[in-house]
Amino acid sequence: MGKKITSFRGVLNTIKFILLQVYPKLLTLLGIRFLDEEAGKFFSDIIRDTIKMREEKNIVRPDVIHILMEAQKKRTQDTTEKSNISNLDITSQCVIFFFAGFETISTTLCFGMYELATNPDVQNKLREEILEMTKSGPITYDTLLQMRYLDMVSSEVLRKWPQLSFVDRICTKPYVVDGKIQIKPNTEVWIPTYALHRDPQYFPDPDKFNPERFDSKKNTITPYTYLPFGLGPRSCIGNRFAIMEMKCFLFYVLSKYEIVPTEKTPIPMVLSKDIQLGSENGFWMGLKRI
Ligand code: HEM
Repeated sequence: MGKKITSFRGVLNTIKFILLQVYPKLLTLLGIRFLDEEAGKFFSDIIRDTIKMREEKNIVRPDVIHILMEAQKKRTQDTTEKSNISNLDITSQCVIFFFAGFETISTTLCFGMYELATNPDVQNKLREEILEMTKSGPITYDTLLQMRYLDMVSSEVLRKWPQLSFVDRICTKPYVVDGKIQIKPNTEVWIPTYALHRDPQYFPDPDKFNPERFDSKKNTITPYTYLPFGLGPRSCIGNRFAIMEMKCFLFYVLSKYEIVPTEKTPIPMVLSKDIQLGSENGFWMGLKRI
C-alpha cells in the first residue's frame, strides 16, 4: 500500500503529475485522481477512524494528528466561527506526511548504497570513521552528528540524486530575473534542483561522487545552489529526520557489511524516465559480511 500511494512511475503518471501542476482545476473537473484510489482510501480510512476514536475516548498522543486536532479545536474556541480545519484537511495532511517521507528516503538510500558500491575508496573511508566511532561506545544521536565524513557523504548523495528534481513556488509580486525575464504575479515558477546540482559552474565535475565538496572547512557551496530539501518556510519539514535516518542506515550497514557491485548493477546508472528520480532497472548490489 505504501508503495502504491507514493510511487509515480510510468509515462501516464508523469503526464498526470505535470497536468496537475499546470491545470489542477481541469483534473478535478475530469475527476482524475492523483493518488491511487484504493491506497488513498486505505490511508484516509485509517486516519479518519483514528481521529474518531481519539475524540470519542479522549486519547492523547504526541503526534501530528494530535497537533492538528488541537489546532482544529483552538480555532473553534478562539472565535465564534466554525473551525475551517475539517477532518478531511487533517486526513490529507497525514497522508501527505506519509507520502512525502516514504519513497523519498528509500530511493535516496538506494542511490547512497549504489554510490558506495561503485566508489570503494569513499566506502572504505566512511567505514574507517564508523569503526573508529564504535570504539567509543554505543552510537547515539549526538555521536552520529559528530561524524564529519558521514555528513559529507550524505550531503553528496542528496546533491547527486535529489529526490525532488525541482521545487515550485507561486510568484506573489512582479519580479525581473537578471534584468531580462519578467515574472508576473500568480505565475508558477519551477526551480530546477537537479539541474542546479549538476551545473559545473557550482559543482565542478558534477557527475563525480565527491563528498569532499561538502568539507565545511573548504566552504565551497554557493548559497541557494544546493536545495535537496527546498528552502524557506515551505522547505521539507522532515529534513533533519531524513538525514538522521540516512546516517543511521549507513552507519549500521557499513559497520557490518561491504557493499559491492554485482553483474546486475547498472554502471553507469541508467535513470528511469519518470518524474521521480529512480533507476531504470531497480537497484542491485551485493553485501559481503566483514
Ligand atoms: C531524503 C528524503 C527527503 C527529501 C529529499 C525530501 C525533499 C523534500 C522537498 C524538496 C520538499 C519541497 C520543499 C520546497 O518546496 O521547498 C519536501 C516537502 C515536504 N517533505 Fe520532504 N523530503 C524527504 C523526506 C521527508 C520526510 C522523512 C518527511 C516526513 C517525515 C517529509 C515531509 C515533507 C512534507 C510534509 C513536505 C511538504 C512541506 C510543505 O508543503 O509545506 N519529507 N520534501
